[in-house]
Amino acid sequence: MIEATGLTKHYGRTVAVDNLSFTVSEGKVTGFLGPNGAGKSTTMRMILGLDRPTAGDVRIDGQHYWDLHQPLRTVGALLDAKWVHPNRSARAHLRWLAAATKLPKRRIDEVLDLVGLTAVADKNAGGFSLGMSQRLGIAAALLGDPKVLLFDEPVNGLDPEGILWIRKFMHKLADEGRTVFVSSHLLSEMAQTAQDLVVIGRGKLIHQGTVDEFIAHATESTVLVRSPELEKLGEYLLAAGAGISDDGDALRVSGMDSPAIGELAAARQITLHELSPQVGSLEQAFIQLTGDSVEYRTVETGRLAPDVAASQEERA
Ligand SMILES: Nc1ncnc2c1ncn2[C@@H]1O[C@H](COP(=O)(O)OP(=O)(O)OP(=O)(O)O)[C@@H](O)[C@H]1O
Repeated sequence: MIEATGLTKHYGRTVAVDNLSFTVSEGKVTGFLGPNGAGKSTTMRMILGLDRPTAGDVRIDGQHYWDLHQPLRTVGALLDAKWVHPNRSARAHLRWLAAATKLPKRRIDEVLDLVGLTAVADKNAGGFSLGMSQRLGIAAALLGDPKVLLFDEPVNGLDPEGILWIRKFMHKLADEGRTVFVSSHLLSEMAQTAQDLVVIGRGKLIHQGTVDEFIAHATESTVLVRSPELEKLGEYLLAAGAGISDDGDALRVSGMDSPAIGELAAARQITLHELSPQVGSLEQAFIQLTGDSVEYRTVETGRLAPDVAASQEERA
């Protein structure tokens, strides 16, 4: 289990991680989702004791990384797959790592087998494809048979086959009861890989919960409305608490569904020419959610009803 409490990291004036609290449970794949620059790598480095928090705290199974007796037996990480010496074979790399960290040699063949690299174990890692390098990085992370695993953007640049392999492998690790924490900037990828999500934007927590909850939240729909009395209708909608934005000769309405808009128009005897629910793309909605973690809806609607703003702030 990983527990972060009020975790904060400043680099000069840059607030990379801002008062972040979350929990990552064992037996599941938890996605760590946020756009580029959101603070994912910084958070992972703090979990691994590679960066000291400016404030707050993060613990692995109740302990700080630097207090762990044998860290690699507790937590394994894949941060950058390409750091292997290019003239070293996969086996030699793992042998060197095992010796440096006092892990048993017999584990080398086991992890090579686990990640499917046995056949190429004596070839120079410099000639490995990105997918093979990722496998070698995962083998290294597994050397100490740790209960907690961290992967930073493991599928970046991989072909579909490589992505599928990593996804299945993570599920296997989680099924063994391990804590698997994996970062990505792609919601579509995480939606297929993770059961739980920790979503951040600009270093702040936006959401912690199941993938389904987040997707329902992220794809919250708007309704496109056309009417010959658009201005009048807009005023009534705003008064009723909806958010509206101009969309050419139509209005885009948020915070109110089609039946409610139709009934409001009927009650005011306003003619409607169109009333169509719109569901945004998952990635678009995600970028919108994370781009501005508190007032993102004001960007879209221009005006935002106070109760909608309050509920969004609560959720953010
Ligand atoms: N060592 C550093 N010195 C100064 N600023 C840094 C340092 N490391 C990260 N930052 C800044 O902190 C913010 C968060 O960066 P971080 O790399 O943690 O984000 P990320 O979510 O992992 O993004 P990416 O996916 O692009 O790596 C960014 O604004 C980044 O420029």
